[in-house]
Amino acid sequence: MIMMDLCSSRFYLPRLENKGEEYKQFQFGAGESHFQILSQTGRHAEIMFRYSGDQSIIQLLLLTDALKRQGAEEIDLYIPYFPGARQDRVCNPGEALSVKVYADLINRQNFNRVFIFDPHSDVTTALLNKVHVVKNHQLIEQAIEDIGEKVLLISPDAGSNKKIFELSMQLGGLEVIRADKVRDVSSGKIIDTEVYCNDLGGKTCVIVDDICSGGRTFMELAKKLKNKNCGRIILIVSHYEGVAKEADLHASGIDAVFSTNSLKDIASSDFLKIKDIWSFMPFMPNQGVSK
Ligand SMILES: O=P(O)(O)OC[C@H]1O[C@@H](O)[C@H](O)[C@@H]1O
Repeated sequence: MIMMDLCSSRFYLPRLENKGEEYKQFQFGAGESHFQILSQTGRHAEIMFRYSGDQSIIQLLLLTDALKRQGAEEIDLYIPYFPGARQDRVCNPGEALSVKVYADLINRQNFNRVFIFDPHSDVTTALLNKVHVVKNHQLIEQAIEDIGEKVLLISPDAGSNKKIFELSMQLGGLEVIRADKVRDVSSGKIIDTEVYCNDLGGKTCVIVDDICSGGRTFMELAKKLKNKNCGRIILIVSHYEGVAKEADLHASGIDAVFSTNSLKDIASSDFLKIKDIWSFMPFMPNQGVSK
């Protein structure tokens, strides 16, 4: 008779605030990380990993190694923000292809499945083995429900068009307005933003993108949308670095931002509404409890 091993261990890295001691980690004086799991784990394990700088990657590798040494045969990795996803091509001579370096490291661990959330481009998906892409649809749907009005979807650049048209279909055919960044080809800097619509008719505009970093893309776009008679402007991004100043985003005309804590815990405010990334990842419900 074949016995099904339903016993599963789930580890959050970094640890969830309300979780007890499942593992010990510290750094030695020279800077190396140390990792120790504190009790026996199952054959199947899940790692819920939020990237928080390259040191956190080493911690992930150490946890993976520790799990394998305890007999874990199937390890699922949930890594909603995939590091290097935006560095998906070599733009200038001498640059590294960062996303491939991170993907190669992850592939070498032989994870059973790797779940990522709304990656910047298909390059990440192509490079990773056994990858499952979780789309941003549920996040956008929830945010639009919270907004509670009829909205226009704004695609901020050519790279977003494919994803946003699919999203629109999923949401029952919401109207999409395309925009584009105009760049100085020699420096790569954004010098202008085009919105392909003359009159937005006072409607609420929802800009959808994968990430907000410095926020320049969205501040420039918001100003242009204002000039084209938009109503409220809402920005929804899957990943939020927390680098852009909320005051600057607001001053540009953006009324609210929705995002997740895929990178770090950020407090929600009236302006910035952060949703829990784990609520969008497809867990097996019977595998929730550690050990
Ligand atoms: O304008 P910031 O926020 O710095 O950068 C975010 C933009 O840069 C792109 O890679 C992202 O897809 C997004 O469009």
